[in-house]
Amino acid sequence: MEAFVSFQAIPSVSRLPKFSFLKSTPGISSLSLPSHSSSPFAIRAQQMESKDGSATVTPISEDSESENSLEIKEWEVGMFQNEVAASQGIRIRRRPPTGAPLHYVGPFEFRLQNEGNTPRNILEEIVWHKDTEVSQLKERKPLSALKKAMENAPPARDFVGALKAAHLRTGLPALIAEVKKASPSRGVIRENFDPVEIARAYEKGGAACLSVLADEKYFQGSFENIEAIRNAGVKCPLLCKEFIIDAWQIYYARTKGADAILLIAAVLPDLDIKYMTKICKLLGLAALVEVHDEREMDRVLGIEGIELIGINNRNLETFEVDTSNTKRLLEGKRGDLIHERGIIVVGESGLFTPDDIAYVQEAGVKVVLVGESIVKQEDPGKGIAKLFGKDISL
Ligand SMILES: O=C(O)c1ccccc1NCC(=O)[C@H](O)[C@H](O)COP(=O)(O)O
Repeated sequence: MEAFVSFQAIPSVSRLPKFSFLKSTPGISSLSLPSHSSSPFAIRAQQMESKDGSATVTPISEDSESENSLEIKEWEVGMFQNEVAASQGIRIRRRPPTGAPLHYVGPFEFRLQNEGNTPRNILEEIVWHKDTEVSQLKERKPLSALKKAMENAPPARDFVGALKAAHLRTGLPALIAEVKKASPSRGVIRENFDPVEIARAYEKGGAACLSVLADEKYFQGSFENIEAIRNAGVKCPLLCKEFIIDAWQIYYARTKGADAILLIAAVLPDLDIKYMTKICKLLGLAALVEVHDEREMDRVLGIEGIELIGINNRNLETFEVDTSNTKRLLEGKRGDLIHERGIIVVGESGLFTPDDIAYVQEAGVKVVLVGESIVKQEDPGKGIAKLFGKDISL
């Protein structure tokens, strides 16, 4: 199967310079710019500011000219990504708003958009870190290498099918049990952390699918944990719980044996979600698209072909958990639309008791994603029975 897609669509912002490929656009690994770009921002000279504030313009060589244009184009693309995202109500910026490169001679307004380099919240910090991490990983393992590795990956399993079957079997929300060692809000949740042992206990306890944290820095997870669980013969399909900002990560997840990935609407503009869900379809992966509020829910409902929507009760900016978020987002027309389209809703975060499960089920969820309350039990399998108030493995 030819699983690689080339990215065609670029957000149509009137001021967007016309590039052949954009390096920072999802899935694009090479930047190809005409050497004498007709872009309105084409740079023909290096502009430096002298001590007295006057500008000096020095001619630059062909080589440094193309290096400079590359740096400037990347910066411009970053600015436009933030601009497109902001126009959709996305507050998370993809990377720090560094000032324009010194030699930038583009519109003045862009040079003014530097708000400082401090992330505004934990999600933004994670995303900025991820941006650097993924760029480095991509250099070590380009897409062509992932394509080869994918040939040896175990086949993708039916994540959505497993959830539907479990819900039908028990009449309760199907469980995606999270293999989670630590989190920014809780610190270390489980000291003696053996991902395979936990995965086996979850499977035995009746979980339909597992969610495995891949992020190392903030959650002490890893892609290797996904691989180890898959290779250990655990049958529950696996969600790669990662902060995806680049299509490269989806291919990487597949090479490690993932069956599903997470797309966070608070981070990804609509076009990225559309593009990434298409890639998932090609690779046989399910996409769980996560929302936190009405605005994100409406954006996601505006995208065709979404099968799984996760409502996160945790505000990823403040860490506050409120299960009534699930209820609020499923009320009225939104709930009707979701029902008509047969979209499966996953209630996520902050679920600790049978009452919590009953509350979100009543609100309309058919699946729950649970980490802390079960992973911290000595036997996480028994933790599942405690959470549901009964043994759901039977
Ligand atoms: O859990 C966090 O502290 C966190 C912080 C920032 C971004 C994401 C975060 N968690 C991811 C999740 O959504 C949860 O791991 C998942 O829903 C399970 O939640 P819980 O049952 O409350 O452990």
